[in-house]
Amino acid sequence: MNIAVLLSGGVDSSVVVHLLCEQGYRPSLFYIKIGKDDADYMDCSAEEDLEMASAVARRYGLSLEVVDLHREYWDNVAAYAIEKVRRGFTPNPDVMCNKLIKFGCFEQQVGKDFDFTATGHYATTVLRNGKTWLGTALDPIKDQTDFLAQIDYLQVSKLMFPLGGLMKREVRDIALKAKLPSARRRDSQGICFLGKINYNDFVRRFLGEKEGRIVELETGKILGAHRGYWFHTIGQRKGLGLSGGPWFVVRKDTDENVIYVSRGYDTELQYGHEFGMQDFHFITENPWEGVKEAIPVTFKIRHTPEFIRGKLLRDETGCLIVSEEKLQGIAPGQFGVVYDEAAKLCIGSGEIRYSTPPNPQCQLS
Ligand SMILES: Nc1ncnc2c1ncn2[C@@H]1O[C@H](COP(=O)(O)OP(=O)(O)OP(=O)(O)O)[C@@H](O)[C@H]1O
Repeated sequence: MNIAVLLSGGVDSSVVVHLLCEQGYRPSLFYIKIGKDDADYMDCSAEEDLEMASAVARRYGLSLEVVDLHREYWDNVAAYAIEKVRRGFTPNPDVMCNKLIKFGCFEQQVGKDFDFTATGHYATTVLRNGKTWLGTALDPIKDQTDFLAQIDYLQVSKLMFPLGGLMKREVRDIALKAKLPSARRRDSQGICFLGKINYNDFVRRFLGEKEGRIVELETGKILGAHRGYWFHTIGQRKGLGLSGGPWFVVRKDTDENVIYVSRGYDTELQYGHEFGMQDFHFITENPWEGVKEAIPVTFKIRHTPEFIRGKLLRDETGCLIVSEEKLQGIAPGQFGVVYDEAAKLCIGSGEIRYSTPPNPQCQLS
């Protein structure tokens, strides 16, 4: 069996190489280069990543190839992220990077010549009714299926996630015992390149700064100033520079460049119970084809370990989730990721389109 491994130089994908070699495979290793060497918002971790990846390849006597997907990344993922931010939405570049780059362009250029592509993502593949489904990982804290929820059937059926049945500490133990060069490297924060750079610097470079007002939603009182609505996201608490909080961003007026905030953990204004999703995408297939009633599911609206219980409904405009508990910071642009009731299978995802927070008492100007 011909296996391509996506090797980042981090501990997870290094352990993937180790495990596959232990099982007798001789995978080919690929490092994807995305950043430009001279970009000022780059940090130097990419160089270190490649050095680590090379050390792992040497250690196992395997070939390592660098695949330059810089152009593809900027034309697709970065352009998508900037466009969403410009329109006041909260993009999810990690989701798009998986769909379009790691399992998109890479597959078209390289992966197509292999039987499987293996990565260090915390996820599983599950065979059910003769089809491959995306399954959640054993380690709920590390589960990354929400980042994979836009991949399609061809992609999921060619993927291998050798770490899906392991806890993160077990992975680290394996790396330490095997004395892998990357064994002590710290975990990366985001999956994709945009997660490794200073996000505000990146956004500033493309959208600049434009001062606007920060207004208390309930009273209309001006509390301070911000440097552009694109630096802020619904549900955000930190980085507002306001005293007497906690303050949360609950609404954005992109035409007027106004950020509306609300104070306190218990304010109803920062919560919603339902949200709609557009262009809902099923990874394998729609397991509820023909079902008219509300479907009990679990779901996530951001990268957290908890799966929230709710009901999935369909209407003429798309899918709607009604949650059993109140949801903080429903951010349009992010993905609503839907799982089966037992949170074992990741069924698919759709972009959050709107939320229905309670109406504020005051009239918004
Ligand atoms: N630059 C890259 N080149 C090749 N593969 C990559 C690259 N970045 C990430 N990957 C693949 O995507 C997987 C998930 O990426 P993520 O950034 O979440 O890393 P991680 O969970 O910290 O894993 P690792 O410890 O391997 O970096 C990695 O395990 C690896 O297989």
